[in-house]
Amino acid sequence: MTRLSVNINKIATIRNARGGNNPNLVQVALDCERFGAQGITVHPRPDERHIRYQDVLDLHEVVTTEFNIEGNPDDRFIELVRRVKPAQVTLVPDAPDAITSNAGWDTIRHADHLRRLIDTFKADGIRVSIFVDADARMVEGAKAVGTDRIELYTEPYATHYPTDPAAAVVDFIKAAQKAQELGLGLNAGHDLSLENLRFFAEKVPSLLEVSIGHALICDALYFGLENTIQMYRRELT
Ligand SMILES: CC(=O)[C@@H](O)C(O)COP(=O)(O)O
Ligand SMILES: NCC(=O)COP(=O)(O)O
Repeated sequence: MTRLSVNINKIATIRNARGGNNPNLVQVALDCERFGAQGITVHPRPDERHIRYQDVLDLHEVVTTEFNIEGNPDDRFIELVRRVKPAQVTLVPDAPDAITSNAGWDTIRHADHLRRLIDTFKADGIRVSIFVDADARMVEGAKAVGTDRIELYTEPYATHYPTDPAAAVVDFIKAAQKAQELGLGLNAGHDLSLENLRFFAEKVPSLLEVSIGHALICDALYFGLENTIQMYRRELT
């Protein structure tokens, strides 16, 4: 069964719009768990445009499901993750000014850097996942640097799904098979939605976890957070 981790970045975006504490991010995380989320994902960015570094510390105190911290491993991020020791850290190579994550690691070019980081986090007892494109060479590179899991960057799948679902998922199936062959755990995320999730989860083998934020929070505006989380969970069964 594929587990659902709810990314709450967008809740922080709404909160930050007015400078107060409405919605209360910690309460929303607790409610997501109560409504069926099997993990909470946050992606603190250097400009703290949504998740603030203090939020990560506050969430760490209360989250009882899998806490997954995603981000570009700059010094401040590394220090934060090592302090919090979440269940999982997901390393993402995004530029500080990127609107959102837009590519996976080149696991061959950045092998030494990744190996050092992964060794550090693993020595702290933190499971490591690295964000990669659906490319068998990058998956092999990920294995070589010692990560526990990879997270497949699913935006290309989501973009092509409406026109040709079968073609859209082909590279993801191949990358997943490669991960399986190499003994790497498999996560996926970015732009997954109620429209495209079931097909992805049915076709891609050994998918352990999806992290979903943007579409899920948008759906919650119409269906409510509790219904929406249940609807996403149903797509994964
Ligand atoms: C790593 C990843 O895939 C991102 O989707 C993510 O965590 C979302 O970040 P934003 O909410 O800042 O767009
Ligand atoms: N790792 C992907 C994630 O956490 C959420 O991505 P999105 O659903 O906001 O695109």
